[in-house]
Formats: sequence, C-alpha cells, structure tokens
Amino acid sequence: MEKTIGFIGAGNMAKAMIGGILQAKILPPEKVFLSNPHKEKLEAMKKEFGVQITLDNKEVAQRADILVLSVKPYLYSKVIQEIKDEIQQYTILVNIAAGVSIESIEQTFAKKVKVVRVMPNTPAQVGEAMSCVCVNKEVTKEELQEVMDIFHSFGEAEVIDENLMDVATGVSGSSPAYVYLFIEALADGAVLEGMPREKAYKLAAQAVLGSAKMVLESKEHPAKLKDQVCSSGGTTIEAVACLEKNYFRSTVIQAVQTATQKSKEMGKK
Ligand SMILES: NC(=O)C1=CN([C@@H]2O[C@H](COP(=O)(O)OP(=O)(O)OC[C@H]3O[C@@H](n4cnc5c(N)ncnc54)[C@H](O)[C@@H]3O)[C@@H](O)[C@H]2O)C=CC1
Ligand SMILES: O=C(O)[C@@H]1CCC=N1
Repeated sequence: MEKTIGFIGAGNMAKAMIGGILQAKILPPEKVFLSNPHKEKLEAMKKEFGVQITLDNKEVAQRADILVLSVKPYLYSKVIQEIKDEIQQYTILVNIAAGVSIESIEQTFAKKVKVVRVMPNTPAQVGEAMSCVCVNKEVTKEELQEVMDIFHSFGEAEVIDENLMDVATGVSGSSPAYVYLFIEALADGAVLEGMPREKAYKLAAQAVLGSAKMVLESKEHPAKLKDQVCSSGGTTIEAVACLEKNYFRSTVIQAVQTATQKSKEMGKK
C-alpha cells in the first residue's frame, strides 16, 4: 500500500492494530506513525514494532494519509481540536471509539472531512479481528476499499449501517473480554478437578477456538453443533443443564444488551 497510517494514542487497540498490520506486511514500519503523551510507552512500541514515534499528535496528523484516533472516547473532541488544522483534504480519519458517531466528528471539525467509523477488536493482534465499518459521504468507494484492505489484513471486516455500531460493540468489540472470562472459568473448573493450570488454559482455549471455527466453517446452526456433542444420558448434557439452570445464555444475552446500551449512552454525551 502506498499510503501512510498514523495512530494518535498508543494503547491496547493501537497496539493490536499495529501488530496486525505489520504481521500482514501490508505496510512497512516506516510508514506507521504513532503519538502518545508518554515517552516510555512510545519507546516500548518502537522497540517491539520499529514504527515512527513522536510525542506530538500534530506531527502524526500531518504525516498520516489514514489517521486512526486511538484514544478514549472522552478525549476525541480535545484531540480533534488539537489536530484539525493539520488534516489535509485527502486525509481519511478513522474513528474507532465506542459510541462516537460520524456526525459528532463532522461537527467538531466544522469543515468537510472524510470519516470512517470502525468497531474493531483486540484479536487484530493475531490476525483474527472482527471489524465493522461505515463511512460518511466524503469517502469515495476507492478510499473505503483501501481502508477495508487494512482491516482485512488482520481479520474479518464488514460494512454495516451506522445504526448497528452500538450493537456491533456489544457483540464483537467488547466480546473478547467475555470470551476470556469464559476461558478462565473453564480452566478454573479444570484446576478444581486437579488439572495443572497451564494445561487447563490450553485445553479451554483450543476448545473455544475449534468451536468458533466449526460455527464459521460448517455454517451449521450452533444448536445443531451443540446437539452433536451432547450424547444421550452423557456428560455434556449434564453440564448444559447446569448452565441453563444458572441462566448462562440469558446472562450472555443481557451482557450484549448492556454493552450496547452503554455505547448508546456514551454517544449521547
Ligand atoms: N480496547 C479494545 O478492545 C477496543 C477499544 N476500542 C476503542 O479504541 C479506543 C482506544 O481504546 P484502548 O486502546 O483500549 O485505550 P487505552 O487506554 O489502552 O489507550 C489509549 C491511549 O491514548 C493515550 N492518550 C491519552 N491522552 C492522549 C492524548 N491527548 N493524545 C494522544 N494519546 C493520548 C493513552 O496514554 C493511551 O496509551 C477507544 O476509543 C475505545 O473505545 C474499540 C474497539 C475495541
Ligand atoms: O470497553 C470499551 O469501551 C471498548 C470498546 C469496545 C471494547 N473496548
């Protein structure tokens, strides 16, 4: 890719995306720019990835053709005020913040600006992200394709309507955390029954990975795949009954709803 990419904010999501981009070799580290107020954080990222670092957000805004605002949502308007005069007509601004709408960004700029809103997730770091993408009308089809190429380089990416961004946050942006809780709990159960912890994490994580792959590749309904595991009068149905009795699915449904509502609330502020 000819373009440069910049990240303002060197936190978890920037690290995951940079890791994914460099692993996929879609851009060399010299074309990746990164700013953050903490020198140590930047130096650690330089050491790990070889990217270009600076304490100056404006410098990244000047040098990036595609500029990812990877700061917390509440810092968006402050950072935009700081960099808005550095943005070129051709700069594509990528908004990855939970609850921050395209319209609110357009209003902060008070001039025409190309905005891509994305909800990625941290498995970007290992090339297995799920990113949901929408754009404003200033972004051309070719520019959307370039942005999609970046997000496809470290996982799956899909264009969705902006009104689905809050629920996309609930079901995929936030959900790696729920899955890690599940893996941790699976492993704790195994440790309780006497398995060494490291082995328990491996077994639990591989079971989750394999099951997810089955859903994606077989295209079967998850309930059918579940039925294939549950032998009549066997071990699994005992565990499934226990999960049902303790509101497992209902709790997960409520968790997705809660994250979605929170994203909506954040958008109203
Ligand atoms: N962590 C995740 O799984 C996901 C996060 N997001 C979004 O990504 C954005 C970043 O989230 P995280 O990386 O998790 O947060 P984080 O807290 O890990 O990273 C934010 C970084 O911004 C830096 N920062 C603070 N003030 C700054 C300023 N004025 N200029 C430049 N940098 C500044 C902080 O030092 C920190 O390194 C958020 O808007 C979040 O909603 C979206 C999808 C998933
Ligand atoms: O917790 C958050 O607000 C961010 C957005 C999705 C994942 N992390």
